[in-house]
Amino acid sequence: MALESLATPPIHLDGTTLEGGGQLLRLALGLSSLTKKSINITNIRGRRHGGGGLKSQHLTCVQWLGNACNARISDVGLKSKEVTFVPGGKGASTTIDLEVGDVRIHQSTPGSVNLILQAILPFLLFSNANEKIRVRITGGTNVSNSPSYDYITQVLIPMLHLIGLPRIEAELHSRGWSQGSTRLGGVTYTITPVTTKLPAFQLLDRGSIRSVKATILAPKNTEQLFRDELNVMFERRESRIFGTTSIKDPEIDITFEDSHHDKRYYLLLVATTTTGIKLGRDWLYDQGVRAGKLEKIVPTVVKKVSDDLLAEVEHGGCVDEFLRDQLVVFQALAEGRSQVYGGKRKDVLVEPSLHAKTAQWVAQRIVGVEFDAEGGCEGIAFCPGETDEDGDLADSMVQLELTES
Ligand SMILES: Nc1ncnc2c1ncn2[C@@H]1O[C@H](COP(=O)(O)OP(=O)(O)OP(=O)(O)O)[C@@H](O)[C@H]1O
Repeated sequence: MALESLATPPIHLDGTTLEGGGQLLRLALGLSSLTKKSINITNIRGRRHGGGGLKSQHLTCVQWLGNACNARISDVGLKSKEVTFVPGGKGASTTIDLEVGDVRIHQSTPGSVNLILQAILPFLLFSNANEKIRVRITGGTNVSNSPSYDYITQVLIPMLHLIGLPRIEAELHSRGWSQGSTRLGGVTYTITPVTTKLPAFQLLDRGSIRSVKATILAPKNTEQLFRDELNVMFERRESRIFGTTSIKDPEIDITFEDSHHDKRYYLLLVATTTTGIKLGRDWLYDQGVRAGKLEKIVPTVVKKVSDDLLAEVEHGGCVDEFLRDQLVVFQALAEGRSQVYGGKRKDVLVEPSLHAKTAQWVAQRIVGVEFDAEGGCEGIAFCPGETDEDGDLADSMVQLELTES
């Protein structure tokens, strides 16, 4: 697509900025689809090894959101390093109405289901559809460096509900893995779109940790070892996790599911506080699994994940590192000043991660919001279905089904 043919030049985003990965692209597409501001992203995933460009998961997001908002999209394919995305204008032709309610997004590789959800969720929540939307996504449910299905259901979904969004329902059809032999899985998320602006939210009061849930997915013959290691860890670290005075008899819950593969080890620890906050840390083990080293894997996984959770607990903030970047888009869209306290280490505020800084930068570039050092931001009071300054949002919220073969 020739850029010269556009009446207003698109907002340019350099894909090497800050984290320079796929999240920059997903968030930019989501905000562009909602606000109908055209964007042009160059050097896509410019900070990633292997030359960057679109991988299958990212291309699926471009295509699906493009269809959903009737965007004109420059020629893109796998490995493309540039995209221009021009959301549809008033009267753009549409095929399937959002109210149909069923969306299927198929990937033929175990690209993360939940990174696709990350890209399309703001659009679906603020779509102005008046019925629930069921989104069935095929791909990986447990993929390294992305939110797992377990993190989404135990941390993201309850936290989105806590900030005032309708509860999302999740149904796991089967697990899809990036470890062991790669395997496709599937999840259906049922999303209830909001009907009004999202009021500003305050996540400032962490409260005390009242329970911790451990979710283990691993080969069946490691169950007892995992349970023993976790029990020892909880005993040793009880006072650091739960504090010494506040909570009597803290709850600890351990669940185990067979991962059906001797190379699939996953552990998620989620701490729940007295104010309903969820802090999660996990690891899908991604090191070598060799005979003679097997007995080291379980203690290594338990140590790493519990160290990471302790670090989240001890900063006293209301979000873990990952949730912080995933809430940025909702702060940007909310009405009024939303604050998210990220905690302190040695009396100094915990800096947002590079992913969180990237999300803040994208939101600033596309919708003009500014984040302060305390994690506060005055949102744009986005109203579902409301027209933007060009006057034509609602007309484009209709094309929904894209099934990649
Ligand atoms: N263990 C985890 N738990 C929860 N969320 C996670 C976890 N690891 C990564 N994430 C989230 O997944 C997203 C990853 O973004 P990133 O840009 O790295 O994505 P990507 O599409 O895999 O890109 P790339 O292949 O370019 O790295 C971020 O929003 C980050 O918070």
